[in-house]
Amino acid sequence: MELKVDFIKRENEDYLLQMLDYIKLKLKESVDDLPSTETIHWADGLLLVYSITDRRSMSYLKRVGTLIADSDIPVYIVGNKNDMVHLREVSAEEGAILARNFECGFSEVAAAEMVVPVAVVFQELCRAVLAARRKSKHSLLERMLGTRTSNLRLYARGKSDSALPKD
Ligand SMILES: Nc1nc2c(ncn2[C@@H]2O[C@H](COP(=O)(O)OP(=O)(O)OP(=O)(O)O)[C@@H](O)[C@H]2O)c(=O)[nH]1
Repeated sequence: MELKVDFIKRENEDYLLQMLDYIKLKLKESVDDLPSTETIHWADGLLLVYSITDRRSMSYLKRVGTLIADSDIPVYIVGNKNDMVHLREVSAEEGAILARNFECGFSEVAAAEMVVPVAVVFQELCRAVLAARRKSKHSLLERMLGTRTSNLRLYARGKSDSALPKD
């Protein structure tokens, strides 16, 4: 009887360990998955965040970079956890070089410590998004409808309108 119980326990243990391996694999997959083209085109701007204590997160960002290299989507790069410099695996210079390649803003922050630098990052990205929109003259509505300004006939008050009766 004791043997049987032991056998069942072991069998369950194996099963649990297999499940754990499977969960780890799935988690790794989802962490390493690159964003879909659909997601990239949906976004108005991209905030690319890596951890200065995790080289893998920087490698991931570089792979994302190849995906968005041809798009003109506004980007901002953030190196997080700069309160943990003793565990640093990515230099600030490497982050800055990546930002230069993207021609975008870059800063290191400690999201867990100070909120203001994080707010500034979002502000900067919003600025870049607005500037890009002004440049391309695509409104958010147009992007949602999948239309372009050139296809829409907007009414603009002309000079001759002032000569017309008010009502
Ligand atoms: N020391 C430090 N820890 C941080 C900082 N930002 C986040 N963390 C910690 O990092 C861990 C992951 O943070 P999350 O908010 O879960 O971030 P996430 O992007 O979902 O991270 P992952 O779960 O690793 O993919 C948590 O334990 C946070 O407390 C930071 O600036 N400094």
